[in-house]
Amino acid sequence: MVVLAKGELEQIALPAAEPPPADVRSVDLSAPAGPAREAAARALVAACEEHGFFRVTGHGVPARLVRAAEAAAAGFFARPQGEKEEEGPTLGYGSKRIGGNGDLGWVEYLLLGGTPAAAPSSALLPCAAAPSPSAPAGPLRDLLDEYTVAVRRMACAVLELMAEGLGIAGGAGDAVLARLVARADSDCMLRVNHYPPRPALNPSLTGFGEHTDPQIISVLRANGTSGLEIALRDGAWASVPPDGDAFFVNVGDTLQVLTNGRFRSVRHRVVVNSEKSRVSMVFFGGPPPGERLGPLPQLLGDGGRSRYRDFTWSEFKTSGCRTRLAEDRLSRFEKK
Ligand SMILES: O=C(O)CCC(=O)C(=O)O
Ligand SMILES: [Fe+2]
Repeated sequence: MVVLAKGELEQIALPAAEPPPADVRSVDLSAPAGPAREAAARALVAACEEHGFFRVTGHGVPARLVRAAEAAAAGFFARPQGEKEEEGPTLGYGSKRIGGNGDLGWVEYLLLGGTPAAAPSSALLPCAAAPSPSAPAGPLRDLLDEYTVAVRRMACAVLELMAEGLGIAGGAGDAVLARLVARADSDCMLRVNHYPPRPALNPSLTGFGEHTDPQIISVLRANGTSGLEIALRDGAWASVPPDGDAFFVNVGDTLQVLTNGRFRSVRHRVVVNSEKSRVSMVFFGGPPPGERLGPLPQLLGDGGRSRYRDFTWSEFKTSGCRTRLAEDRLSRFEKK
């Protein structure tokens, strides 16, 4: 349940128009080495340049794990509000408030550290409540941890294919992008969002307001329910048709910086206009806190100018924490 105070419903009410469907490219992660993999890597790079968003097939995450995690999460959200709030500190439960700066949505969520049983250091950013690290693991937590391990592995495989497509893969063991998400101290997390059906009389509500994700990549899936929309280059919104089996990947702010603006951190939002509830599970792949980030020298070319000044991931998060959801967090790191 999302309990809104007087006046809050009006803040998140939207007109009912659904935008046209986005032309989302598919990338087959299981393409065999050789021309098929090269084509997949090219498709991935093109999608990151065009939309900053693509669909992943051949991902290797077992369907039974996805279904079990999703069902367990839905079971949690169906429990009485008091019980959810009681368990809140152990699972990072929150409702309607996104971040600490007044953004509201028709959503309740769980927020877990991406390294199983570790406390996350950020929500969308680090300002939101973090679960207690000493929390005992329950069956839901165990399933979500197992899911996170599998999706994190996939995120690294996506980043390896991406490096190949960019021509910066280097030699074996030189995982220039994947290493940022694969390290034990990488700042990864899982967010499970539940968007209850829209209330009667309201054609459409903001579930999760427009924003870009701050990390390197986000790997997302939902229970075959529509609602996710992405902004195209011309600013128009396009809806993402639900997909029961594939995962979707967002380019995050940090990947836009690493590629010196070649890849686009995709603006996206969730609109609730359905009578069915939506459960989405989003893995955020972020770098270690002290990692220095800036455009990769391999992508600058000879005499190329860096569009961003270097920063650490901690610095970026601290600065982003002070912003509203929809704000452009990268502008303050752009070189004039
Ligand atoms: O729930 C979704 O489908 C997307 C949510 C989202 O964008 C986020 O949690 O950052
Ligand atoms: Fe997001």
